[in-house]
Amino acid sequence: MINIVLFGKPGAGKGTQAEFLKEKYNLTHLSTGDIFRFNLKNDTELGKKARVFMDNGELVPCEVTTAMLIDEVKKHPDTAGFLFDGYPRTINQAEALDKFLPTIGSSVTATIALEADDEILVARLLERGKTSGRSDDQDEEKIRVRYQEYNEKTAPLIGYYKEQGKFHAVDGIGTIEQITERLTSVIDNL
Ligand SMILES: Nc1ncnc2c1ncn2[C@@H]1O[C@H](COP(=O)(O)OP(=O)(O)O)[C@@H](O)[C@H]1O
Repeated sequence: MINIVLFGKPGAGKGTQAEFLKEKYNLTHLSTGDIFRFNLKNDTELGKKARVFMDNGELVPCEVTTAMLIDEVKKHPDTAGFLFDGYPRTINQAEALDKFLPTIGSSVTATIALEADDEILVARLLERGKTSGRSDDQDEEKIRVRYQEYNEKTAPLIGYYKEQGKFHAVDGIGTIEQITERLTSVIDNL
């Protein structure tokens, strides 16, 4: 089983690249953002728990997110592997994943970060907000909160995975195809 964690700031292109990678490597794509948005739209119990945090650009509490993620993983017992997109986003979540995966005989294979400058990313998000209908992409204030959340809570994961020798970074600026190429060359060399 191969488990890839796609890592990057909001707007870095994780979702776009995940679409290509899941096909190429036959992986199950789990985007916590997409799962939350689905639950919000359908006004489920989970959606109700997540809404205020998401609306403010804050992270949803770890216990809620981790329980959801584990449920999703368990729905795919026969998969060739997972492409985690948007999870883990905190050290607590990374530890939870490192505890859970061995219970299904697996582990994180590698973490790959898509890197880009904040200025470019904020511009991308605002552009996406015009068409995606995502309210968290339309408001510069909310975007700023998401970056603050990233810097405080998610950035420490870089050190966490480096210590495990599992951290890889690719330049996230270029055409979609160029970036896919960079990611596949990392994965093919794992
Ligand atoms: N692993 C997570 N832990 C906590 N909250 C999460 C997680 N993944 C997604 N969320 C919530 O969903 C929102 C949107 O997620 P996502 O689409 O991945 O955002 P972005 O485009 O900002 O990377 C986040 O701002 C956060 O509120």
